[in-house]
Amino acid sequence: MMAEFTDQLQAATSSLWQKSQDHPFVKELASGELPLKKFRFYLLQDRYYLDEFTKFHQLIAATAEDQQIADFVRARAQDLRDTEIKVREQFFQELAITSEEVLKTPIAPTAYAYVNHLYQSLARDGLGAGVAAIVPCYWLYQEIGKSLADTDSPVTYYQEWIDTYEDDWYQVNVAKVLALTNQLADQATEDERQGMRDAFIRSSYYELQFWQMAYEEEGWN
Ligand SMILES: Cc1ncc(C[n+]2csc(CCO)c2C)c(N)n1
Repeated sequence: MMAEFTDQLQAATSSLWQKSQDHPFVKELASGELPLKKFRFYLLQDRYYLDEFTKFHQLIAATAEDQQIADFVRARAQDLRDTEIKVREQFFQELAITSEEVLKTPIAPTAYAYVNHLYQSLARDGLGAGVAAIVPCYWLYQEIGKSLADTDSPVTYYQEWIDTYEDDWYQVNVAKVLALTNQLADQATEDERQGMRDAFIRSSYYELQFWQMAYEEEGWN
């Protein structure tokens, strides 16, 4: 049997993914050495990312002609609001991140570019590419969650972050997102499959850059 499309995607990005796993931001989350200031920076930028990521699900759903696909993607957007975004609201309270601080925080270049890339993938290369663009977000965090499963970060906030990606419901959703990606790849032309690969690789690159952005507290200077 031929390897599934998502296996090919994973093979194509293994070194980028390894660099995310090995990034000092991730390592120091686990060890507890990450300065809280950098974690706050990550949360503030990720708030923008998650908002847009949720809206992007709605846009994919509106684009999909297949009702089952539309319903599935809408359900993932609802999950996001019920889980990921809720957990973040809790973090914001715990770390005393006020709505004022949120408002005055400029979107950093990498967060901006990653979000633009999502919209661009869908607009230029279609539904398959739009879906392929969201996959690394689900899948890479699952992999990082797995590799940190035995970690007990001495910083409670960091351990709470790690725990977000170990939940069972989350594992089930990742499997469904991968199944959808393979389904779309099966129905796609070779050009469309190339668009899907490009979108996946670019998102994997931006996932890596997202850690770096937070680690260096990236600005526009
Ligand atoms: C830059 C960035 N990439 C991935 C995630 C993780 N994530 C965001 S939404 C979602 C799906 C369901 O929770 C997952 C796994 C993040 N937070 N920020």
